[in-house]
Amino acid sequence: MTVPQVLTIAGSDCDGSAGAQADLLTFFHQQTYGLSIMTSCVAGNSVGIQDSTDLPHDFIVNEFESIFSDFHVAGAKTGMLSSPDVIEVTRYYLERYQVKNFVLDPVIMTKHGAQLIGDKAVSAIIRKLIPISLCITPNFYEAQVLSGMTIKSEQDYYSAALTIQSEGAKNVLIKGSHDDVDDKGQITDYLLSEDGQLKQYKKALRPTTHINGTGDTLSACIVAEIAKGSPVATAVQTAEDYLLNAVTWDLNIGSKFGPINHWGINIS
Ligand SMILES: Nc1ncnc2c1ncn2[C@@H]1O[C@H](COP(=O)(O)OP(=O)(O)O)[C@@H](O)[C@H]1O
Ligand SMILES: Cc1ncc(COP(=O)(O)O)c(N)n1
Repeated sequence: MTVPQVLTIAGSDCDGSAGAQADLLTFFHQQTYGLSIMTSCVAGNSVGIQDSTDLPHDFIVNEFESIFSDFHVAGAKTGMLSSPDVIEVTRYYLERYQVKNFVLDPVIMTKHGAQLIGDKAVSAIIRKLIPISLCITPNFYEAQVLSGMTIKSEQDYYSAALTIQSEGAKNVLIKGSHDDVDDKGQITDYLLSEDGQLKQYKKALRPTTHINGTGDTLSACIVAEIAKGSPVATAVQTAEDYLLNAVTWDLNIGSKFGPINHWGINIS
């Protein structure tokens, strides 16, 4: 039996809710085989982050060698890459092994607007990774950083996506602000496709604190679906449905901001 092999290059989150752990759960659920290159390790839980450490550069290079010397990588995504060096080495291997199905989750700002990585890493993401990405998935805050624009209206989402596309990303999915809830209680994600079409994905904003790993999971589901052969817009729709169900059926895990439910879509 052959299944697509999909790679995440990301940080480890020891509570299993986000980072590479969320990606691997998603790859498994979407019936792809998950490979993972760890870049850093976070000691954290549903309450917050207690400690974190970056893995040594030589070790990360060895991880890339181990993966690419043996496996056929049908798609790859990145998560938290905290240094220009790790961004550089990621670019090198994705280019050398011609990984075309590359989904860039630019983990720069938390969903609450706090910056997670330094300015040099941000500029390395723009210079090295955006130009080779098939799809980039910034949240509302990251879209503003990457476009240098303030987003206040639907037209602004479109203009920011166009700017990010001009930096080299083929498809740009901006995850809309959770404050922009429409009169039906829905939030919107905006996809600017390679052909210039703008598509909106709307879903109910669920009143839950179990939201750790939402961004990781969305991008992991997109790359898994693309690796299976879906066009980008279809892969995004599958990921949107996965997410809506993952935040609808809360798991009673963690005392504050808990994990999402990767089986949620099987319940509905
Ligand atoms: N409470 C929620 N209700 C419905 N969808 C949500 C909720 N929280 C996150 N999502 C969805 O999860 C996906 C990830 O978005 P977001 O949480 O904004 O990203 P990030 O984790 O990168 O900040 C988006 O499609 C967003 O709409
Ligand atoms: C190691 C690591 N990488 C990424 C995230 C982002 O999580 P989210 O998907 O909730 O934005 C995280 N919390 N931890």
